[in-house]
Amino acid sequence: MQESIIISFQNVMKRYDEDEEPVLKGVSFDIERGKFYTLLGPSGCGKTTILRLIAGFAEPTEGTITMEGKVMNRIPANERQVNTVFQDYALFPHLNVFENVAFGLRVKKLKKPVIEQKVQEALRFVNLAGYGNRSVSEMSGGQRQRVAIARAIVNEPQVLLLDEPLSALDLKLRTEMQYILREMQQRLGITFIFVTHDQEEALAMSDWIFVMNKGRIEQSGTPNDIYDEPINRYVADFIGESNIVPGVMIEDYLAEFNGRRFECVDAGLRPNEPIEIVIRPEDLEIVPLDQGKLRVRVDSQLFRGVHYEISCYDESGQEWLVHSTRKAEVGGEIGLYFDPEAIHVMRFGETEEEFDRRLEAYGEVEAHGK
Ligand SMILES: Nc1ncnc2c1ncn2[C@@H]1O[C@H](COP(=O)(O)OP(=O)(O)OP(=O)(O)O)[C@@H](O)[C@H]1O
Repeated sequence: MQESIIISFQNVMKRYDEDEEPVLKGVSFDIERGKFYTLLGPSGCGKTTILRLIAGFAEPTEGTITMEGKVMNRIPANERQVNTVFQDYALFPHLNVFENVAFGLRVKKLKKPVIEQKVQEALRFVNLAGYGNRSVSEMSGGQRQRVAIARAIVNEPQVLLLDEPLSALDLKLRTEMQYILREMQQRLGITFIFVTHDQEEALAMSDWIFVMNKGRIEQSGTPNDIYDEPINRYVADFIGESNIVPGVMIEDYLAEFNGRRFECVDAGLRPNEPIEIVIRPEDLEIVPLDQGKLRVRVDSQLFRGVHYEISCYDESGQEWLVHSTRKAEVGGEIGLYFDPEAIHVMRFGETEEEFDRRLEAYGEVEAHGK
């Protein structure tokens, strides 16, 4: 076992109800110490179930969960070095801020001065020094969430699980809390496993993202990997907006779509293989008609503050979404230019394992100079 791995799932299956489909269908991953992980996916894909299995609130039906190399499948929650922060804060409304944070320490029967010192330290950490005597009912949503975080970190867990902790906050506060959480994780150096269905939040905060779909991990990687190299349409669609166009591989570095050939950099696909091409809206540049790789007619345009969101159609009826700081004329024709590097090619319906194998095999071919 690698020293740095703190949690490992091996082929974990979870079924709540015997006659229903499993909620997790064979999930495997490793969690390293001190990093910020995010489980990202739509409602019902099994994110919270993974947290419950880590916390010990549920047991796997099949497979193995290990923590620091020790099998944890049947170990109760109170024997795990894990704490959870929930979406609804789950604070005690009749206790003040100090007592909410002190709760776990009192259960552990620590001495009074130790509790006092640890609680004050945790409150300072979340920027709530001096708020100990406040009633939690007087606090704002963001402050309550910080109390909930202080209550979790005061126990000095090795792993902090955060189940959609920001979803009850308004947009501005949410963004502020994203910075605070990220910074807090880096200062504490403990492992965070964060659950969200918001892809922007996941991209902004994480070292590593697991994109989930119906009880499976569809793709895992750094935010850059997942944004720039989605392995299939599901991930590309879920992570930001994309233009996804069917096509066919002609040869290395050359793909065909909409009846035309375009240079691309993705490799390891064979000639004639059916592919899907992903071009992000911000990678399409508006240029004069004669300089464009595509010729499109502008259908609609929305001003989004930092850019215009422009919807266009080419002569084949394919829609192209463009994010541009330049304004276009609705109804007019424009050229669209993109770099070969901006085209990402996916094999139709490929799984993550197949994708990894393909790239590995391609790397070997390159290394042997063939
Ligand atoms: N205790 C339970 N008993 C039976 N079914 C459950 C239980 N908990 C969750 N489920 C079901 O398991 C599936 C996955 O739920 P889970 O909460 O893990 O998903 P999620 O991705 O976290 O979704 P959400 O964002 O809506 O919480 C859902 O269909 C849910 O109804």
